[in-house]
Amino acid sequence: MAAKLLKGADVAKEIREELKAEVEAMKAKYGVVPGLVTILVGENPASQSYVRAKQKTAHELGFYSVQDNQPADLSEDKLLALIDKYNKDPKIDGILVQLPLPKGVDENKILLSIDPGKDVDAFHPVNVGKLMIGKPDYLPCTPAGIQELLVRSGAPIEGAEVVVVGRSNIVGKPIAMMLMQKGKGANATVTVCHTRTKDVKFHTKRADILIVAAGVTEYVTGDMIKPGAVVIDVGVNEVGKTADGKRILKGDVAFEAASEVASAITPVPGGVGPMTITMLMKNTVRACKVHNNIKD
Ligand SMILES: NC(=O)C1=CN([C@@H]2O[C@H](COP(=O)(O)OP(=O)(O)OC[C@H]3O[C@@H](n4cnc5c(N)ncnc54)[C@H](OP(=O)(O)O)[C@@H]3O)[C@@H](O)[C@H]2O)C=CC1
Ligand SMILES: Nc1nc(=O)c2c([nH]1)NC[C@@H]1CN(c3ccc(C(=O)N[C@@H](CCC(=O)O)C(=O)O)cc3)C=[N+]21
Ligand SMILES: [Mg+2]
Repeated sequence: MAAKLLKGADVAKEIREELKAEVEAMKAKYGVVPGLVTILVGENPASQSYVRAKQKTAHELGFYSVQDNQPADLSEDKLLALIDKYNKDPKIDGILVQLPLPKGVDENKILLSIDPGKDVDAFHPVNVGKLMIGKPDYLPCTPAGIQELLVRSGAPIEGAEVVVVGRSNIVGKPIAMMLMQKGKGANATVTVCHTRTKDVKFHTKRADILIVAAGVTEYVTGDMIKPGAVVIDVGVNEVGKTADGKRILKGDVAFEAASEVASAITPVPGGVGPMTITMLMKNTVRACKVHNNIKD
């Protein structure tokens, strides 16, 4: 039996259409549009392509959007000054500093310098802390996209055994935190695996919902999945290029084999990735409303 495909790309498109209408209404009624700046330091090709996708989406939704590219050798002080400029810029509602940053730049120090009210990635410790106590202003984009896909898949999350492979600050830790909270689309029992986990398969095999964010191509094989599980593949790994130069992407899950075992699974591409970008837009619309005291 083949698993149901959880098409993030389609869900993301629906949400973007709602956001677009919301932006048009804000513009007509209040004369404001959401402003987003994406700061990219250096020339990492994957980062360039993600940032381009974010800018393109912001543009489509009618945002004021700024793409700020900086050289790889930009000093930490100059980056801090740049962020300070956008913190003070009333046209900017959301600031995204694309990660990873070049070596020599203290990522923590940079994330701390972003105004938490403009932190549409929700990576600032204030926003991380608010998430942890169950009172978030902004949800981190990839975990928010995952949760939305899970809710729409119709799989029960409450009481479910959720296993997350990966404990990064941008995916593994926050999704684990969100799904263990008290509340709707949550109340799960969460286990987190990482490279020091003794027996990853022992855990993944027990998962009703398996979320994989390890960054290892096709790490999860069919035999690691419980029959009927819902599998969320966060991994985006470039495994080569097509003849015309397009990136060939694979996930952290061996898709074909997993589809034979799981009840539902996200494809790569077209699964979590497009949801991430759309949640960034959602956070930026929200930030704009807060900054302009718009209540509807
Ligand atoms: N679709 C989307 O929107 C997004 C996709 N991604 C993709 O998701 C993947 C993960 O990203 P990110 O969280 O930033 O990755 P990181 O490299 O920051 O973290 C990977 C995590 O996986 C764990 N891990 C790695 N190998 C194994 C293994 N063999 N067994 C068990 N655990 C392992 C690591 O453990 P340890 O801590 O012990 O090192 C670490 O916690 C990447 O492919 C990335 O491109 C990321 C963000 C958004
Ligand atoms: N400050 C910051 N915020 C981030 O949210 C952030 C980041 N840094 N650094 C890197 C990761 C990675 N990430 C992705 C977003 C979208 C896709 C995505 O849209 N993927 C498409 C394919 C894209 C393609 O074709 O190249 C898909 O899966 O269908 C992937 C990965 C956000 N990240
Ligand atoms: Mg990382």
